[in-house]
Order: sequence, then structure tokens, then C-alpha cells
Amino acid sequence: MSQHDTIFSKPLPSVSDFCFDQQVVEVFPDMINRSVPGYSSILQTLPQLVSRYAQKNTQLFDLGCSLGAATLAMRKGCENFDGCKIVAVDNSEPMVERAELHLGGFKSQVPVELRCEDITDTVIENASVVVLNFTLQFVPPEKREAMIQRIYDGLADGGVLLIAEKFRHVDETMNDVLVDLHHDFKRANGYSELEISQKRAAIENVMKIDTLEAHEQRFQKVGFKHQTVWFQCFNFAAMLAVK
Ligand SMILES: Nc1ncnc2c1ncn2[C@@H]1O[C@H](C[S@+](CC[C@H]([NH3+])C(=O)[O-])CC(=O)[O-])[C@@H](O)[C@H]1O
Ligand SMILES: O=C(O)C(=O)Cc1ccccc1
Repeated sequence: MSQHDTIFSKPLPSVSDFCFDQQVVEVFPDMINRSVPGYSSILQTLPQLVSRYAQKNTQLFDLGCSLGAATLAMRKGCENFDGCKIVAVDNSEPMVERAELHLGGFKSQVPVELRCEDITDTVIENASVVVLNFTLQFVPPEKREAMIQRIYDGLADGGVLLIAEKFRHVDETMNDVLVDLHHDFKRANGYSELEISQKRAAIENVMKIDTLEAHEQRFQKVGFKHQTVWFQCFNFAAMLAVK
């Protein structure tokens, strides 16, 4: 079981930029479940989406895999496709180390290659499914289009990009409503005002969120033929884009 997240519970003299270090690894499942509305629903749906788009003898990528929660869900979805392999990538060493232990605890026919590298360096080729589950939001904004283009280029025809992100509503008034609803969700999950405000300060510089419209335009620009939002809870959404 993951430890309870108390990282921002005490007043900090100055709040440093959020990073995925050992301290975060220890509390990560608790943190993400209590902070991201819909996280478990999105993971539960992944096997279904993966089994719809996986193709035999292709690679499936989990980019920004953290402890491998999405990797496990993807593995369930492609068990019946011969010759599939999952490449799971994260640039946080402590995350990858823990993911190795975690994934090793579950049996499967599908090989998983776990890599510690920056996803902007990952070679995407012969791919049927690429998952970015709450990861693109941490990639510097100026690198996002090239990242999505490389994913598109590496996908086989009919392949899919499954992406979930926190987003900003274009209408500021509506954005305020969604942000308030998210903060209520965090409060209901036991986070204090101090934890909410210090966490907000910690992610401000490292998590620059896009609007849904920016995602849609980027998918279209790089060449995706079809796209839709398939899940939304407050200012968090999951989308799929098909080549
Ligand atoms: N440039 C990068 N290269 C590689 N990894 C990166 C990069 N930037 C950030 N990361 C990694 O992306 C992950 C984001 S968490 C993903 C949850 C997971 N997908 C899940 O379904 O449980 C989401 C969250 O914490 O909100 C972290 O593990 C970072 O180290
Ligand atoms: O906690 C938040 O307020 C978030 O927006 C989500 C999140 C979850 C885990 C790490 C960073 C951000």
C-alpha cells in the first residue's frame, strides 16, 4: 500500500518546483487518486480502448509511466494480440526503479521494456497505441507539438493516441468554476487549504496546462484524422486521436 500524501501539509518557508523524487514516489498512488478526478475511471477504461486499437506485432508505448498503472491496464488490453510489446518510459529514476518492482509482481505474456529516458527522446515506431496519461502537461509547451508529431509519425494506420490531461477552460469564468470544483474534490479527499495552495505553487512553473481547443488543433495540425474527448471530470479530460 502507498503511504498517505502529507508532502505539503506543513508550512514551507519557500515552495520549490514540484518534481518526481523519492518522496513523491512513496506517496504517488495516494497523491494521484486524491488529486486527479477520474483517474481510476480512466485507468479502468484503458484495457477496453487498447483492445480496440492494438494490432498484432506492434509496439505500445506508455509515456510518463510513473509506477506503471497505465502499463498494467494496457497489458490487460493486449494479452490476445500476438507479438505485442509495451515500452514504458519515465525520466524519474526513483519512479522507474519502483515501477520495475511493481510490474514484476504481476504475471503476463506481454513483454514490458521499462526505460528511464526523456519521452522527447523516445523513438516511436511501429506503434499501434501510444498512451500519455497526465504526462504531456509536464513537457515544456514549446516541445509539445514536435512530441505529438513524432507520435503521429510512429503510429501505424488506424493507430491511436490515448491522452489524459488537466486543462484550462478558454472561458475564464467557466475555468474558475471548474478549478473550484477540483479544489472541493481535493478538500473532500482530506487535503487542507494549506496543502492545496502549496501544491498549486509547486506545480505552477512545471505544469503549464493547455486548453482542450489547443489539444484539438494540435492533433489536427499533425495529421490525426479523428479525435474526441471520451471522458471529462471538472478540468480533467481524456481524449483519443486516431491516425
Ligand atoms: N519529459 C519527460 N520524460 C519522461 N517522463 C516524464 C517527463 N516529464 C514528466 N515525466 C513523468 O511523467 C509522470 C507524470 S504522472 C503520470 C501518471 C501515469 N501515467 C499513470 O497513469 O499513473 C502524472 C501526474 O503526476 O500528474 C511522472 O512520473 C514524471 O516523472
Ligand atoms: O494536485 C493537483 O492539484 C493537480 O493538479 C494534479 C497533480 C497530481 C499529481 C502531481 C502533480 C499534479
